[in-house]
Amino acid sequence: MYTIDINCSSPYRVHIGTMLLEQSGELIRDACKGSRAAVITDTNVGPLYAHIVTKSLAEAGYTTCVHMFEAGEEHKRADALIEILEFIAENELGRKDVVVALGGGVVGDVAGFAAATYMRGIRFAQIPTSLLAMVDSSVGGKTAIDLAAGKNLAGAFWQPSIVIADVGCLGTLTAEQLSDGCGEIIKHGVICDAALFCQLEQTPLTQELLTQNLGLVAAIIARNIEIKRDVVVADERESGLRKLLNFGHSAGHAIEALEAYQLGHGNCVALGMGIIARAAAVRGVCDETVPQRIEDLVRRHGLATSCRWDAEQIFSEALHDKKRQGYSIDVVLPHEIGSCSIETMDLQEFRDFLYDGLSSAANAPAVPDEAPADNDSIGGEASR
Ligand SMILES: NC(=O)c1ccc[n+]([C@@H]2O[C@H](COP(=O)([O-])OP(=O)(O)OC[C@H]3O[C@@H](n4cnc5c(N)ncnc54)[C@H](O)[C@@H]3O)[C@@H](O)[C@H]2O)c1
Ligand SMILES: O=C(O)C(=O)C[C@@H](O)[C@H](O)[C@H](O)COP(=O)(O)O
Ligand SMILES: [Zn+2]
Repeated sequence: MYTIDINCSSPYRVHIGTMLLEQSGELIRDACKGSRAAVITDTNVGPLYAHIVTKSLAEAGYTTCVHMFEAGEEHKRADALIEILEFIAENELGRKDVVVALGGGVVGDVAGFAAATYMRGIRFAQIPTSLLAMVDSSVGGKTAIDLAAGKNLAGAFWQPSIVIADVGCLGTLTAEQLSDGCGEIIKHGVICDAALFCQLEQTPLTQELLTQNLGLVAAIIARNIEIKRDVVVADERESGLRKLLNFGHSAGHAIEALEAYQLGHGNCVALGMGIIARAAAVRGVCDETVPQRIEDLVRRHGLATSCRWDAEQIFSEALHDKKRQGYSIDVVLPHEIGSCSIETMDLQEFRDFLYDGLSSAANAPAVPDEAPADNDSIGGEASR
């Protein structure tokens, strides 16, 4: 069991361990108070875990209600947000009550945005159930929905009051969903933790590791949350340092939109990191081994390393990026594994950069060399 305190403007604690869903009511009561709890989840996670969380909340004295929306990034939209807000209002949550986001990053982002706007902001608890949500999206307070123009274009900074990461939930992820979370873990390694990156090179985070050594997986999750904590506490509103967490995202978000949100966020970020690292090597910012090691590690985690979109298409989509300011854009460049910088480029330079990154990646294999053993979930059902 790990606890990590996030001492930002509105401090909270992250709990990482097993059998935490069963204790979630008590933990939420201590952190959030209130008397009503609205559990927001999706159609994959709700049937597996909502009953455990509502039972625990009821035992802790909460009146509960559950709202489930259709799973998938294509539902991280204004419709889902409004439905959640109407649901919370119908169930008469007041200013002291709590929204509980139970699911992956999509649920966390939309339910968090609903909590940020309902009655101008009420408390919310994050119960991340995907690897990606445990290592990244549940911590740091970015909430959002996608607009037609692009990813995460409407949202708010709104910190949760508690994060409860029950690693037992990872057992019902498919191999593909688990791999997707590894994209963000590899990102954390590249931006600031060479030791984490080397550890993954030696022992990839796969479904096999999950069944053989859940303790090691929990330790990796805790390390990732520490990395995110250090960045977020130093720069909560992304005026500088926090942009590092966006390594690979300008191209990644563009690819995600081009793929009509049918390719996972973590895989799109991995593709974005590969493109930027290749361009950085062409320009002499880093040596050739940096993109090679990133793409090898990405491939070993079952993620694709080449995309079907060209530089012009990615550039056009990336113009909606939040790090763009008029004719320039901030881009995170790797110098070596564990060290990156934030550079401001004019748009023409960024476009050339994408051309360099994609042309030097032209020979990369289209599919992972070592695909995960299968795409089924380990247990099929929650192992409780
Ligand atoms: N706010 C942030 O700081 C931040 C950071 C990173 C990513 N994100 C956002 O997070 C989203 C990606 O997160 P994600 O990969 O978790 O996506 P997701 O929420 O769509 O989850 C992926 C899939 O896994 C399913 N799932 C989740 N947990 C499960 C479990 N335990 N068992 C079975 N199925 C489960 C979901 O239903 C979904 O089908 C993107 O929208 C991305 O923009 C936000
Ligand atoms: O927490 C952050 O800051 C991040 O950038 C983490 C990213 O992994 C995440 O995908 C985030 O949602 C992207 O932020 P955005 O501001 O580019 O939408
Ligand atoms: Zn991300």
